[in-house]
Amino acid sequence: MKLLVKAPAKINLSLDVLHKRPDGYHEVEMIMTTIDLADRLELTLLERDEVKIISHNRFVPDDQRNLAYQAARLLKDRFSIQKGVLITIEKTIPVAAGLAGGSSDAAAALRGLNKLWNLGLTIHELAELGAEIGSDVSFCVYGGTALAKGRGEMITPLPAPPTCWVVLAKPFIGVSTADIYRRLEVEKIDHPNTKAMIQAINENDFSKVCSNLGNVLEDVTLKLHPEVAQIKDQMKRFGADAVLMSGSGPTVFGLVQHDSRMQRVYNGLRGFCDQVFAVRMMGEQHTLD
Ligand SMILES: C[C@](O)(CO)[C@H](O)COP(=O)(O)OP(=O)(O)OC[C@H]1O[C@@H](n2ccc(N)nc2=O)[C@H](O)[C@@H]1O
Ligand SMILES: Nc1ncnc2c1ncn2[C@@H]1O[C@H](COP(=O)(O)OP(=O)(O)OP(=O)(O)O)[C@@H](O)[C@H]1O
Repeated sequence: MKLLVKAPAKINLSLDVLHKRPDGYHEVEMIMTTIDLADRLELTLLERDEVKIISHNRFVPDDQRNLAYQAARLLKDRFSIQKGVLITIEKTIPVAAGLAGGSSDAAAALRGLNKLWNLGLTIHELAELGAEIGSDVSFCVYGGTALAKGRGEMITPLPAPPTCWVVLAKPFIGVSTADIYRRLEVEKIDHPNTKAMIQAINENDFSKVCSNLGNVLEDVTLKLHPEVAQIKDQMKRFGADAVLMSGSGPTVFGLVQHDSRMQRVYNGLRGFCDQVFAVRMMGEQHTLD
């Protein structure tokens, strides 16, 4: 038996850090949304007790470091599953890019294995398990648009943001999320207005979404990698309506409402960056069918 599962990337429309917690994590308030740029996972049921990963991507580990592997192991251990799975990952989301590629693969594995192994778990139970793998995994289990609190695992769904193009540009560098959080000076943060962003989404107001984009990790990554600031400038110059770095970076995204302008931004960035994509946001949350 085989199953195909889609694992979409996310962007952070807003990312605020409230304080550093005693457990070393940061208390966050983030608004995230899934976009139409996705990895694809093929899950093949194995009768023997084994989890195997194939990825064909030299940046993606094919052992216990892979987050999809960890998702399968977690379910096997927690529910004493004797069967196994071969997970083949067709990677499209850039790696270590701030787009939650690994987290989304883990979330897709949780959703898919729930079906493949007939576990009968609810989406909320899967999201709770996801939090044990990584802070972004719970959001990725649900997908859609949401406010994420805690260390990222407390999810409140929001409506889909106004329709627009998302142009993504990733420079030729990878970034370590742990390193960026470590360098953040919490007492110097200029906080984004999360409430205003939620209001903008609820009112379906594109220009208000644009004016309330904000990410407190952006300055940290920009200082380390000036090429990220250059990409931001380029995007603005080519006519993006608003521009922000996603997550801990280094990917920069531009929101663009009009088709012709999207083409201009996309063409302008190609050749200048490692990878460039023009995609739509995906409003819908995942369902378990
Ligand atoms: C930057 C974001 O991607 C924005 O969506 C997330 O906040 C990070 O999510 P993630 O990559 O799933 O994070 P995890 O794998 O749980 O943590 C990686 C490292 O980032 C730091 N980390 C992460 C989340 C958080 N709220 N505070 C932190 O300080 C911790 O040092 C942790 O060891
Ligand atoms: N399935 C996977 N896909 C990609 N990377 C993975 C995967 N599993 C583990 N990794 C490891 O995780 C590291 C970070 O990759 P990932 O693409 O998830 O980062 P990211 O997009 O910055 O994540 P986030 O936005 O959640 O911080 C990679 O360097 C890789 O070694």
